[in-house]
Amino acid sequence: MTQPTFTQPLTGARSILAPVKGRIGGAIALASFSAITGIGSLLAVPPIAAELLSESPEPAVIWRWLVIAVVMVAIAFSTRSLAFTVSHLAAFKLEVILRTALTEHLAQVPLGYVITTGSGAIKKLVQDDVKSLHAFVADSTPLIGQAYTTPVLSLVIMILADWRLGLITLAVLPIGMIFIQLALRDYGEQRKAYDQANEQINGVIIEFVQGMQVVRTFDDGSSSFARFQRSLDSFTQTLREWNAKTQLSGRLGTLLFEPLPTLLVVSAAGAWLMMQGSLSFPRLLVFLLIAPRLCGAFKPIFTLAHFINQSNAGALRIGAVLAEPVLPQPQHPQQPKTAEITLQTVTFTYGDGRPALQDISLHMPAGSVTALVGPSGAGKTTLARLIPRFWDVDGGAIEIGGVDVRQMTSATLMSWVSFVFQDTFLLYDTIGNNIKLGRPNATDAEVEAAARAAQAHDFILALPNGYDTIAGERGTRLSGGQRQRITIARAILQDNPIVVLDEATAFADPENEALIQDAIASLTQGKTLIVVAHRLSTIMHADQMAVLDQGKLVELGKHDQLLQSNGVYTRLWSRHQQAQNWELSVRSRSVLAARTNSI
Ligand SMILES: Nc1ncnc2c1ncn2[C@@H]1O[C@H](COP(=O)(O)OP(=O)(O)OP(=O)(O)O)[C@@H](O)[C@H]1O
Repeated sequence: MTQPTFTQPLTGARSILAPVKGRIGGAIALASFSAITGIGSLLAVPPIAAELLSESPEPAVIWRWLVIAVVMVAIAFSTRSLAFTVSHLAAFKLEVILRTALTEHLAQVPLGYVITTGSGAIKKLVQDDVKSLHAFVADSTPLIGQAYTTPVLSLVIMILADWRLGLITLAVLPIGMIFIQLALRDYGEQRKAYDQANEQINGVIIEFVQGMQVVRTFDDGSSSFARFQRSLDSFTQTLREWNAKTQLSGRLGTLLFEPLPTLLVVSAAGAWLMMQGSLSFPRLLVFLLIAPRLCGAFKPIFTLAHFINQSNAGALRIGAVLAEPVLPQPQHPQQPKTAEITLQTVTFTYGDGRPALQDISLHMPAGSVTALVGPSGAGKTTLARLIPRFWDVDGGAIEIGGVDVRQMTSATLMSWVSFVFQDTFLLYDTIGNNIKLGRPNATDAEVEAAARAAQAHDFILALPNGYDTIAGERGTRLSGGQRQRITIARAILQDNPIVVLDEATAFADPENEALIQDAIASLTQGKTLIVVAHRLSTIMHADQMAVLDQGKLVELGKHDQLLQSNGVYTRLWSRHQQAQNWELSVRSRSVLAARTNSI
């Protein structure tokens, strides 16, 4: 596979395009050559006119110029199409290089970075930003060659043909430029306002669609629709203001870059000079043929500026991801001997500078169950994610079997720690292969045994193609609880000595919950288990509860001991019990209501 060759820090389109700069240069050179020969072919016309206007036209001379014109046109066309072939090849090569570099890099950065960035943003980067750079290289780079060569060459030719008429022709352009500049004044601010309004409207649309289920429960959608309407109004207002400011000058500017105004000026001034006897018709013909080219050549420059800005923004985003430091790998990797976990004065801070965990010291013996409990935002998930090295600690150390997790290769760590988180992920592949992800060389019998232990075998068999059913395909909608049991089966098959479990709360209908609890019991038997507990009743029998509050370990002990200490855990427990009572009373009320209705 092609290796990315970025030799400089990636600070924009120029550095991102560096690996294909040779091909881009080739495409630009070919397109410039095509522009030169295209203009050259036009220059064969005035000598033909001169010959035709002479007293005794020589057919041989006319034919010779005609042949030259045809050959030049043929060269112009073929080099132009060659330029596009080269630019498309460069674009494909760049796409492969960028996608490879991004996926290889994303596989090495801390998993936490990937989670925090979000799959939507990563998809946008790997798909859309790369695609927009592809489109820029493929379609715009030859135009750059053309857009700059044509005006320069046209100018030189016109000045050489007749400097007076050349200057008169040129006079139209600065006037057009002034109008364009007027239209573009405050472009940055206007663009920002437009982007903000656009972003707001996008957000509201997403909220409107995603939250429809919730919104409709509370109103008929009219209040969220009103929010959408307000954003739409503000968006149209921004557009209207922008348009009003730039409409006249923009139109006049672009009009002056149309061939017609220049042709009119050239014709009038040229006719006057001819009447003065200081300009020949063939020379005027040079202007009539070249001037429209000169004007037409400026237009793509304005469009190109927009493309360059857009691809530069995408390139900056790609560069920022590629500059993200990778998870350091040890020079002398070590293997842990036991599955005990020790946290030594662990401190960790997310990017915002506020410590999420402070000075946490905790020992989890091999084969024990430790429940991480605490109020929302206390740091439970963060702590659980530091064990499989989603991020590296900022202070202190996390050790498995006496070895700092930073001294293990990622492969070693992953062979010691399994994690089952709430946001389950299934590949677009068969259910069997999704389970096998835990151990790719497992036999079908082992996969089935894992699925049985995870309470997943029965519902898998009921699917249209059993274990060969593609997860996520139309018609195979798996419930959250079923998806979670598949990921538990995956972890059972992996059979790692340590399991980190973010207890599910989302799919807690009684039947699913009981099945998930059974599945978890099979997964965690004889393992060192760290469980992020949201429902205290499920982890009452844990060997130890580590109670976190505002990033600190405030209590440690068994359920009964902690209840006696009358601290944070006691408060959490009484709140949990209140919630359970409330849940019970709601359930019994709905059962009662159902019974009453059926009578
Ligand atoms: N990716 C992130 N970037 C920045 N801050 C984060 C990130 N994830 C969590 N935090 C912050 O770190 C703190 C601890 O969060 P964490 O999710 O670990 O708490 P928790 O105890 O698991 O909460 P919950 O029970 O609500 O899931 C919170 O203040 C949270 O806002």
